[in-house]
Amino acid sequence: MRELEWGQINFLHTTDIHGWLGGHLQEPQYSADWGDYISFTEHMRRKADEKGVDLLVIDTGDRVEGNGLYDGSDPKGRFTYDIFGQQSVDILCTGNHELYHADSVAREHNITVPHFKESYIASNLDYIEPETGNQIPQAQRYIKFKTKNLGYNVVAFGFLFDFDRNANNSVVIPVEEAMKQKWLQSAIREKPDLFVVTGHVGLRMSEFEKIFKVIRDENWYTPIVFLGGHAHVRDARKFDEKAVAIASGRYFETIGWMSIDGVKKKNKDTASVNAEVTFKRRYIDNNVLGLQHHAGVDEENFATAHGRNVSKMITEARKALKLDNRLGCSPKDLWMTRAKYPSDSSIYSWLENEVVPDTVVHKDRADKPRLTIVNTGAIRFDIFKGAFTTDSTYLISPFTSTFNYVPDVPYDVAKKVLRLLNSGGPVLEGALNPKHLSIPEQVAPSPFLGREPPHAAAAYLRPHFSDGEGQQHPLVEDSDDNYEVHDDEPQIVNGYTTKDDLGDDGDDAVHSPIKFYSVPNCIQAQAAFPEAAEPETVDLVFIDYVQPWIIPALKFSGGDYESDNITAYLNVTLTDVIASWVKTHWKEDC
Ligand SMILES: Nc1ccn([C@@H]2O[C@H](COP(=O)(O)O)[C@@H](O)[C@H]2O)c(=O)n1
Repeated sequence: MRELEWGQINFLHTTDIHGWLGGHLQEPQYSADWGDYISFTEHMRRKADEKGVDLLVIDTGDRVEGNGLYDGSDPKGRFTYDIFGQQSVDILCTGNHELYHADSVAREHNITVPHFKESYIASNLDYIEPETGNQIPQAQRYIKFKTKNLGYNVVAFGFLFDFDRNANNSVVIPVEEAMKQKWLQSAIREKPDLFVVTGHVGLRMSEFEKIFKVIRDENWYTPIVFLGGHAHVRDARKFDEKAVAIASGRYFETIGWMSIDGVKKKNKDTASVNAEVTFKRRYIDNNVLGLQHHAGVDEENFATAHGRNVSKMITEARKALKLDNRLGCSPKDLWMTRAKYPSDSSIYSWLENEVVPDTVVHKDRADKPRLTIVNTGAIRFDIFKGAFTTDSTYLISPFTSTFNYVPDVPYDVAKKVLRLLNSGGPVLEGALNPKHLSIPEQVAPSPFLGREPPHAAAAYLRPHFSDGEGQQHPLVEDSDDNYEVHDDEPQIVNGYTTKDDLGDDGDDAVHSPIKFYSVPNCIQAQAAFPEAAEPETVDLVFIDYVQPWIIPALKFSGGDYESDNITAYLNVTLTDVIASWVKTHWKEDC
């Protein structure tokens, strides 16, 4: 176990929780719940006080969509806002998932923002008030505060990347535009001891670079800590010797730890000095044993009264939502990126060959040949062998997108669409770059993605993949094939083996690496095709998230279509489709 290294100012960071406040019920190494995290932070705050240093608890958005605890209630989040709100959070901001739907934008405005009045920041996000139509900041643009124990002056921001699929009761101000606004120009001249830039922004996206440059131009020596997210990865990026960013994974698998030392207090009368600053980071696997270890508390004394109460709230909510209701039993594991696509172990091959052809069918057009396109980003999690529950349907695909289509498209035209969506090219650029249809890890990838280091101990229990002829390649290299497993050495479980700008020692637990295979932007299911020859025309069906790409792709493929040619095909979600398929095909007991 690698220890947490404390500094003068320390951060605990969550991001992209996507409703997983109940932890991972099928993966013990990520099984701590939000109540356990509350107990942990209580111990860590006490530790900080004992050491005379500071601790800040941060969340950088995408708290919603992706787990039955949020998506399984009506209205969505009936239990999760209250559960999340039990944590004392020092700085939080909004993610893109809070903004896809007008009702979740409003819930954020009416529940989370007032609950975290002092700590919620919306540096580039506005809300449109329904009563007046007025455009107002979703929350304060930035905050200034003095840290509790060491009395450092901090200026903190909370940004969202330049997201453009937000509901129309919200306005995302592009980061470049926000940089020119008066409030920001005065905030960067506040001369704090430390800037904290939180943001729902991937570390390898351009937004943090822009913010870094603007702050740094005005503050040559002031340390800047960035806490980001969105890409669902563990990562750290160094902007310069005094500016480092951390991203803390996804789905409450990871609690990020960042500490900073060497922060100098500014004296109003003297210019700031060029002192050495050090940053340390750790990615904590979110399980109770690890949390007890880092908090230095034994099992008996770990759960605090508040933490225990929140765990109880979660259990009761899951029960009320009947999330453990079994729909069927999966006969095997199906992977998003741990298996090649196409292959028998790929969740995408399963969807393409079995689920979609069978279930995405309009009863009046069932005999028409059809191609059905689904973006790979619509799938959010793996399926594990065993019980498949109501909760599983939301873990795999929580979105409310339904299916639309263009009828009777010449097959010669329709068959080119998938290739375009998967290869991009000059027709599909900028906001229409089809990489945005893919999984978060691939949109603005870390240069280290899939190049996690083969740790000395990492060869044990290595997942085995056969070397087929598919076009996918593992992104984790096999560099220690001759490693022998010895009986007397500890067993290491599969998990993150992160490499980032600060090195390869970020994970708190040493794991055996998991292979990562890249996936295409979209997959396509084919159904009702004639046996003898190619069809003349097909229905081009697609999940509606892909709609902005369909007409441009059809045009480039030689089809003269406009948006008017698109109509509703089936008013069901991928969640519904998967649930109904599982109920009829996975009936065996487990
Ligand atoms: N209705 C939706 C919303 C999003 N997606 C996919 O998710 C990706 C974004 O995920 P983050 O968690 O990183 O925000 C996006 O690129 C889409 O691929 C979707 O399919 N449907």
